[in-house]
Amino acid sequence: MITATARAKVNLCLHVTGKRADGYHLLESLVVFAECGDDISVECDKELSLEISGPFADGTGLTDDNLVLKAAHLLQTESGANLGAKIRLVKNLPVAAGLGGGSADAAETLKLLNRLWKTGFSAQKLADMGLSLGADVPVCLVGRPVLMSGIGEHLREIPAFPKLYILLVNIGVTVSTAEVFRRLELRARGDMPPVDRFMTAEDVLDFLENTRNDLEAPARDLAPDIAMALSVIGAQDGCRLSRMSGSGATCFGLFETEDKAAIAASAIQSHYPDWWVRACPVSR
Ligand SMILES: C[C@](O)(CO)[C@H](O)COP(=O)(O)OP(=O)(O)OC[C@H]1O[C@@H](n2ccc(N)nc2=O)[C@H](O)[C@@H]1O
Ligand SMILES: Nc1ncnc2c1ncn2[C@@H]1O[C@H](COP(=O)(O)OP(=O)(O)OP(=O)(O)O)[C@@H](O)[C@H]1O
Repeated sequence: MITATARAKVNLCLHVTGKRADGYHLLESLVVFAECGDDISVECDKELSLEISGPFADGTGLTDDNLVLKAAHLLQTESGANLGAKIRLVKNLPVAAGLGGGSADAAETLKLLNRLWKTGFSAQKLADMGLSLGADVPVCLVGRPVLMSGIGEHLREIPAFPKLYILLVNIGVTVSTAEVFRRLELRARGDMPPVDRFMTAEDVLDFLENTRNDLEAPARDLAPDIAMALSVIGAQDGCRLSRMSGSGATCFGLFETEDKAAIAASAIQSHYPDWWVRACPVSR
């Protein structure tokens, strides 16, 4: 059996720069991953099967709509062999939450089955397959700090990244990515500043000061409580930035120390027991 964690994707900033003829939006985003996520395991079996457990298991189906099964079928088709596997998914991340949980699951499934089945696809081929499953799958295949552009197919890895801690807060409201993009008013809002080197936490925070998430306003129209989550996070001692991730509704806070992030997480969780709250390091 081989296992992996499909970690939560966080868009530290997200600028929408245009729209393609097919309706997909062009983006620029600094993407990182938090050290928490869904657990996936695969082992050889005659048939292909998926078992889902965990706190958010109900949000995803066992049908071909599940991105884990979609990824497995795609790998079967591309390899031309009807290979089997027993796949287990422990769904720890909220669904349709802006954390790319489904995309991270698909990415890890592609990598795990490529190893289990010895199909030998290159990283580029897996990224191409991933893009056909979802715009966030290629970045999730990388799993560390990346500058993403296009609709998610152009990726530039950030060679070094400082220690930072992230607080994730989900208010329990799901928003549809397609609906958030549909509500976005396309207009020039200013380019993302060039990325030089992120040697210190201050470098990252200075860069982020001149950035934004363009999907925050349309997501807030759909889920006004996002504003409350942002102000609660921003009020925590040591929080250097609070913002929404992806198409929402999960919001995050950035901290320089692990203890301040953990104290903020337990304070928020005790005030809002129904919210999903996690504090963890940013993957480097
Ligand atoms: C918002 C982000 O999470 C930022 O990382 C991604 O751009 C979304 O990635 P994703 O959830 O994998 O998105 P997909 O499943 O490919 O697309 C869902 C829907 O969102 C819209 N969509 C998505 C990505 C994009 N660049 N432009 C779009 O307009 C499209 O209507 C699409 O039908
Ligand atoms: N394994 C899976 N985990 C989560 N969602 C899945 C999965 N398979 C299919 N889905 C479907 O995909 C949709 C998007 O789920 P996901 O959790 O990836 O969204 P998201 O976090 O908003 O993504 P993004 O950050 O890319 O906008 C949901 O509507 C869900 O039903």
